[in-house]
Amino acid sequence: MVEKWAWLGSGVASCMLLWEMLKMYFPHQLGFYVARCSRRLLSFFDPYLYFTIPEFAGERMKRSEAYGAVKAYLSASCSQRARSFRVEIGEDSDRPLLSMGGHEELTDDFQGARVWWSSRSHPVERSPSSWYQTPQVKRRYYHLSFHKRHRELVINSYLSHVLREGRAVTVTNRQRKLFTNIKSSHWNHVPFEHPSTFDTLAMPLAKKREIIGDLIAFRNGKDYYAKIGKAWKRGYLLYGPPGTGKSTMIAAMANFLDYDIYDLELTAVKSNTELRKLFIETTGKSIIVIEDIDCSLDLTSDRKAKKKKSADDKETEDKKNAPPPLPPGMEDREKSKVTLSGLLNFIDGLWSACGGERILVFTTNHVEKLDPALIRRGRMDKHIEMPYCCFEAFKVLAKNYTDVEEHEIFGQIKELLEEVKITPADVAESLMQKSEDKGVVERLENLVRVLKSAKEETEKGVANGSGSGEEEEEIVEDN
Ligand SMILES: Nc1ncnc2c1ncn2[C@@H]1O[C@H](COP(=O)(O)OP(=O)(O)OP(=O)(O)O)[C@@H](O)[C@H]1O
Ligand SMILES: [Mg+2]
Repeated sequence: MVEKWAWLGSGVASCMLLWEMLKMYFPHQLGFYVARCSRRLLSFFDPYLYFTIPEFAGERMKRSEAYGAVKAYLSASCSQRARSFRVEIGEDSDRPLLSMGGHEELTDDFQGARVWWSSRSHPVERSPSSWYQTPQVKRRYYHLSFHKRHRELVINSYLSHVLREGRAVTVTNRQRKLFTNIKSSHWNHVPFEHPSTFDTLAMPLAKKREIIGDLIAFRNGKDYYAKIGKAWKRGYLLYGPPGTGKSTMIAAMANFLDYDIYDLELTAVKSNTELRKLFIETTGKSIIVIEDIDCSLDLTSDRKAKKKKSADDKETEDKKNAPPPLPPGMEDREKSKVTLSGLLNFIDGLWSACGGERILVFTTNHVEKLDPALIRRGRMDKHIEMPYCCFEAFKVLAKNYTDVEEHEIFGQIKELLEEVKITPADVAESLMQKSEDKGVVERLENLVRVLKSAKEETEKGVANGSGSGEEEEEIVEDN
């Protein structure tokens, strides 16, 4: 018996000696080999798989988008199920963002599979060369565990589901922004807080429904656009007289789709290259707006010049070649070298496809002045005429401004609106409450007076032979 123990003792001692010698000659390979064997042994008994999603990733240790999406995804279910939370204020939102507390574990069920999420952190190793004492930094990460029989499901479906849902939550929670490029070659932004919606927008109901349907089809059309091989973007041209609600419609679109707005001031863009740069800086889920496109640049000049060359009449050609005088306040545009082809490229070129889910909106008061190439379908897919105020539109404004849906004066207003061209802006101004003592009836009567005087103006114009009925009426408001 004693002999056996002696043999065992010397055996163990020899093994240890061998181990130390091996460690001395193969310090790295041995540790790695042992770790691998122990992992294999563990995985043989442990049926679970583990994923980590670190907060910072990549060479430059950028904040990982996946981490943000997982955080948003879990914050949605956190508020229902977790018991301890971390509360943060989002970067660009006033809403508190809940995330799971340090020792919390959340279960999630997906297509019959159960997974577990937890938020963890590990200390970052201090650089040995650092001579001063830095505080211990911890890197956070999400830890996902699940049974290995769900491996395919988690990798192929569940993770994409989490990222998709998480991004959607981020979009809903964020404070939407209104960007502009004035006085800078970069976008600056302010919170977008315009209250206009399709409910408050005054226009014929059928037209409104058609536009809403079009926007919904666009928003849900990612797969469709991919199938037909078209970049996921859509162009709208809004045209009509001043005050018919073009800008109001853009705000309603942005509120409906939950998109940001990039209000592009073309006169502030110095070159086509800068225009492209600005485009690349825009994000998805946004509306890029160019207001009053006909005034922004002399976009038709290069095409017209080509046509003029072939004209026979030299005198007329000289006259046409003379640069048109710039409207007051627009002298700056001379500095801009954006050309029509630069703009066409911006709308339709290869770069325009990057990012996807963008709507482009041009507005103009003079659609006839625009180059056909600029507004052809494919660039400006949907042309929307913003009309003068009809009775249907008036009813929306009356409800907005006076809270009245039916009134005996409405009949008179309906008849007058059929004869007079008046913009929704002018109707809204007549209905607006400007002092406490003006009641609803007085405001409606005020509108009737305005409509009657507009009608008289039109009739006078027709009698003098100067009014074709197409000119804008000067509305003299009688308060
Ligand atoms: N269709 C409309 N529905 C609701 N409000 C409207 C409508 N049209 C005009 N308004 C009111 O009139 C004001 C001016 O409208 P808006 O700025 O949208 O006109 P616009 O067509 O963009 O004019 P412009 O061509 O001069 O830019 C808005 O603030 C809004 O209150
Ligand atoms: Mg406008």
